[in-house]
Amino acid sequence: MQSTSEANQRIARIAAHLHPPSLQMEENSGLRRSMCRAKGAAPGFKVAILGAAGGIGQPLSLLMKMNPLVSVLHLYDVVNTPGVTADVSHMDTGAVVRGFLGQAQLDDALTGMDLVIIPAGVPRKPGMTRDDLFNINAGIVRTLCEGVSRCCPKALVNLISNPVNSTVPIAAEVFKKAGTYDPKRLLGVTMLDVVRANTFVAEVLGLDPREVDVPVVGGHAGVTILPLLSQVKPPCSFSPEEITYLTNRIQNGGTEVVEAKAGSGSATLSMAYAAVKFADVCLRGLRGDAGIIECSFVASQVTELPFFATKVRLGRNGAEEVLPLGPLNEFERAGLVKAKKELAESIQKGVSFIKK
Ligand SMILES: NC(=O)c1ccc[n+]([C@@H]2O[C@H](COP(=O)([O-])OP(=O)(O)OC[C@H]3O[C@@H](n4cnc5c(N)ncnc54)[C@H](O)[C@@H]3O)[C@@H](O)[C@H]2O)c1
Ligand SMILES: O=C(O)C[C@H](O)C(=O)O
Repeated sequence: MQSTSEANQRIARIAAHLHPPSLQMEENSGLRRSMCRAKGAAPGFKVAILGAAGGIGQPLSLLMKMNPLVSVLHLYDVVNTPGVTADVSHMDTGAVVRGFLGQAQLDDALTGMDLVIIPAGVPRKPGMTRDDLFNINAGIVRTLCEGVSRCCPKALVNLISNPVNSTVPIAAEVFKKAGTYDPKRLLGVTMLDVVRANTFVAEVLGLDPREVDVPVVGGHAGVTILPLLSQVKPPCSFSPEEITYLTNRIQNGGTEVVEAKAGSGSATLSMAYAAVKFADVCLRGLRGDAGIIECSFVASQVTELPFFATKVRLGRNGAEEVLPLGPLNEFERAGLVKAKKELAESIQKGVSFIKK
């Protein structure tokens, strides 16, 4: 008769054969996952988070595990994914969670994904601009996007890593080089600017922020963040002082958090909230829901620049329509000129990083 330890060894050998190495970290001692009666993931979307162990990545993983549209959640990072995966996987929500650690497991993390969310990379410290992150984050984004091209070229990509104004053009060039570029599927995440704008405008107007909708266009850094206060819903008017206050506060919201965190990083919790809000509209678009509109930094013909953030209509293929700016007042037209000047340089810097 077979001893218990022989039987366990046999089960372990079978499990190792059935699962690629990246999945073995979900196998604990005792009753193995492969022996459980679960039939696999329920219908839904497969989502990967790259940079899942970071300040944004951890709460983002938690919130995506709660999203009923997600059936499979892959958590990838170069450190600490076993712990984050074990922790998040105990939540009694539908998504099946799998962890992947280090570059050798990047391809397993990405294969078959419908949506890839990328918050990997270093954050700012006080005194830094987002562009100061370029030297480190550009290479990280390139490597991860090469993985997307290899393993899930049809996936939507939500790019969070800063400087977004340059990392989105970097991703586009990587995809072009690999022959997999679909401009509709690459979306720079500027949702936090909208979330902040809704909050600050609601404070000024004495409204519930959930009732407020502020379009924020341009890009995601300083003067490139251009709130269109003339297009706020519900329709309202502001004094010149309110316009100056709100525009400055929205443009400097990131710096406000960086300074308050005093060296320990930048926005993580509000960013995870914003990232999930944006991922959710992308998934609802993929599902075929109609009339889904959000702001995002995408390939665009709205201005002469190749990338620009405006409202986009999300559908089964990603950003299916890039909506026009709408009527701007004089203050916003002046802001647009400044935004475009800085954006043009940041975009070019990203493109040259891959083309050089
Ligand atoms: N778009 C936005 O609105 C917005 C808002 C906030 C922060 N950010 C940016 O998001 C990025 C992450 O911020 P954070 O606070 O989570 O930083 P963090 O340092 O806490 O986490 C980053 C994570 O990325 C991981 N990482 C590093 N290199 C990697 C690689 N090659 N592959 C996979 N993972 C890798 C790290 O191990 C870490 O876990 C920063 O660039 C930050 O500026 C953007
Ligand atoms: O400000 C930062 O560096 C992080 C992020 O871009 C933000 O807007 O909070």
